[in-house]
Amino acid sequence: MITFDAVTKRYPDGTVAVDRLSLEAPTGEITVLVGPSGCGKTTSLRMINRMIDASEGRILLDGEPVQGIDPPTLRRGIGYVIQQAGLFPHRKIVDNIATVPYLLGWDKKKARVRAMELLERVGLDPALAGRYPFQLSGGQQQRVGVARALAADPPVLLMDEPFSAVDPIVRTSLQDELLRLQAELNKTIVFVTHDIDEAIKLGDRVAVLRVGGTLAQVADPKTLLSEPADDFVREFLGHDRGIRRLQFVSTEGLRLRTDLTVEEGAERGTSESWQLVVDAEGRPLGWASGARPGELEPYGTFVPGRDSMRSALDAALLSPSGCAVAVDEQGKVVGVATREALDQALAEAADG
Ligand SMILES: Nc1ncnc2c1ncn2[C@@H]1O[C@H](COP(=O)(O)OP(=O)(O)OP(=O)(O)O)[C@@H](O)[C@H]1O
Repeated sequence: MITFDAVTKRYPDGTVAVDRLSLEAPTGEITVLVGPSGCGKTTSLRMINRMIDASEGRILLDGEPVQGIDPPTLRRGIGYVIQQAGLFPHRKIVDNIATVPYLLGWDKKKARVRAMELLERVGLDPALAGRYPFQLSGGQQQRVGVARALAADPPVLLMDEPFSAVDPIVRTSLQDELLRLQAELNKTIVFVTHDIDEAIKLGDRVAVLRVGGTLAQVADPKTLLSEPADDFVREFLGHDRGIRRLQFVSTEGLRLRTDLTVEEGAERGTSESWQLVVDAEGRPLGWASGARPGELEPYGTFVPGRDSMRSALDAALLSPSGCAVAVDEQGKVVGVATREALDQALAEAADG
């Protein structure tokens, strides 16, 4: 666990970048530092591996003050990933990833085997190993940056806006990849971002900092969205806080109707109400209404229990029927959540 104990950083020109910060980043979890530009996120992160030294207070790594550990020893156990990956331009990808193992004096062959293993682990084609960084896309370079930080299997990973230089689609896939990796690796990760959506998606805990380097609130994402500590946090979370909260509301108990589906080719009747047409395997084909015979209208799906109420609501909004189609992991229909059922679940979520 990483502990900030009343840590202050005052730069030589008098700027107080971090002001009596007390915070814990528990072992095996992702702690996100988020806040507006200049609130001291990077400074806080760099004090952990002593790229910057604290002016006052202590930072403890599993109870031991980092100030007492010499920086090379300290950094051996701490991977560091930065924006735009920061790869060495004249080294091949495989050698970039093996940087730390080489520094640690690993046998060259062993280091390269490890690098190849990591290349695959972060979702990259092993054929990229012999290329140079400029021959990779921004997203690929960022993955290499993550692989490089993981090379010596450090228990701690510091990530400073690692995904902010790539486009939103690549960014989403990098975030998903990080969560997948973390589920396997259980590193202690401190992640800096200015993007609250990224913080909420990735963080087990989210620390919101304000300019002047003080802590506004630290909480799990769900609590942050439902109980912002003050106006600053509320404003920082943005206006669609209510909708985003729904991503933490389960669809487990959502009432589903099974009498609204009809197999393709079966008699549909002329009723004006909506019926969901499914194929012989039970997969959805579209919504049909007696008012528009022969036409199939779009639908949206969610997997009950796995997907959140936000997904269920989104699925309902995608369809003119206003109902969300519940499917299993194989995409077969298990039922339909009507507006009434969704309303009831939303009312319960608002109460709870
Ligand atoms: N070497 C330095 N000397 C003086 N002031 C500095 C120095 N480095 C950073 N600062 C100041 O400290 C404050 C915090 O900077 P820091 O880079 O930690 O913020 P940040 O939250 O990471 O910002 P951003 O999101 O813009 O990267 C800012 O006011 C910055 O101008």
